[in-house]
Amino acid sequence: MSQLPEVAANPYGAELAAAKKAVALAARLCQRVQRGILQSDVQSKADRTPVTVADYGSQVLISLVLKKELPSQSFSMVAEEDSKDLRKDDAQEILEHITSLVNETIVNDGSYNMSLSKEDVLAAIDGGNSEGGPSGRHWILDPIDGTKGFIRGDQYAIALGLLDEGRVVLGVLGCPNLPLKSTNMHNGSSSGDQVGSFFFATIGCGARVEALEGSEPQKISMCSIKNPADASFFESFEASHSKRDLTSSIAEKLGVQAPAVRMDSQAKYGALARGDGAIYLRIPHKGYIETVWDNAAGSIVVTEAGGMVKDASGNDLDFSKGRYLDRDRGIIATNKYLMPMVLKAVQEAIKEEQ
Ligand SMILES: Nc1ncnc2c1ncn2[C@@H]1O[C@H](COP(=O)(O)O)[C@@H](OP(=O)(O)O)[C@H]1O
Ligand SMILES: [Mg+2]
Ligand SMILES: [Mg+2]
Ligand SMILES: [Mg+2]
Repeated sequence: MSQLPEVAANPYGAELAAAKKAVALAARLCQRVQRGILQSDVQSKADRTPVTVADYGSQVLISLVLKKELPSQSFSMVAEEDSKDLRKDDAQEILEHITSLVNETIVNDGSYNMSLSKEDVLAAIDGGNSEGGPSGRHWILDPIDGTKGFIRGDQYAIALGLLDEGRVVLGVLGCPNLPLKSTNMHNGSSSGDQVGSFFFATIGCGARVEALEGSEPQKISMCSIKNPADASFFESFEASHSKRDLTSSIAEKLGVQAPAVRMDSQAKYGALARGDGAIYLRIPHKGYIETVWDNAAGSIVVTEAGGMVKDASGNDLDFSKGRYLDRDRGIIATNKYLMPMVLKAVQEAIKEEQ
């Protein structure tokens, strides 16, 4: 991996290199499985097995690569998946499948000379069972974020963050289906039609994007729109993940003209960070509590690109409380000019709803 001056001088440079390597390898496994799903007939598309295999496989590879690349560091990871279901008698075929997929991905990559047993796979998955918290270092992993998008053949992300003494200090987002070229000319990128965006950020060092297949990293920044009428906003593709009556009333209050851009996964945070849109509204239905792995990597990519990420009350997100975020009333990401207006509109809309 090329040592850019900013990476060499980066206090989390070694962790960043390891995290990028881990996410890139997991992305290869996910891409292979997604191609298989899309080629299969309709009947097996409705079967959840392929996505399950990819979720677990991605988590195994990431936990493995981080341990291999950072052998002297103690390892703690808060990850979405656990091995409980895979330990059941009727899951042995799936476990076999995951094990061969992981081993084939390792062989094709060629960086490591090893072969995992089914027990190794289960142990690697359970490497993600940490509770996180305010002290020490914890990796935060969503091995496939946007599972529903993954099945549809749409956007998904492999999202890896690092928490250090309660703060997110690093984030890597692999977005295999997100075009590298910004859909907005704000950042003036001209990378042709290449698909696969790889976002990464470390605290105090800015946010960057490169091609998932490898290219010169480019620094990214949020759009600098000051008038909400010129803004466009992102929200979940899945209606069940977002209160659309609330987001449309917020957009109306702000005078937003453009229709909502609906996209699965933390690819939204990446797209926002490079200026593809101006606002991301994540307002779940009442009672839903956000997990840390759905937001950690994405939020540092946005803040390092000069953006802000707040909850509906205007507080910073607190990733130090364990596996869940402490809030249940929404997440707002936008630039510093728009944040006060967006927060005001969000709070008014929530109040009117009650
Ligand atoms: N009812 C709900 N409300 C809000 N988010 C939900 C939800 N059900 C699931 N999610 C989360 O939303 C994530 C996807 O976000 P998005 O809507 O931005 O694509 C899912 O991640 P996974 O796909 O990793 O399970 C899941 O954790
Ligand atoms: Mg997720
Ligand atoms: Mg997931
Ligand atoms: Mg999930």
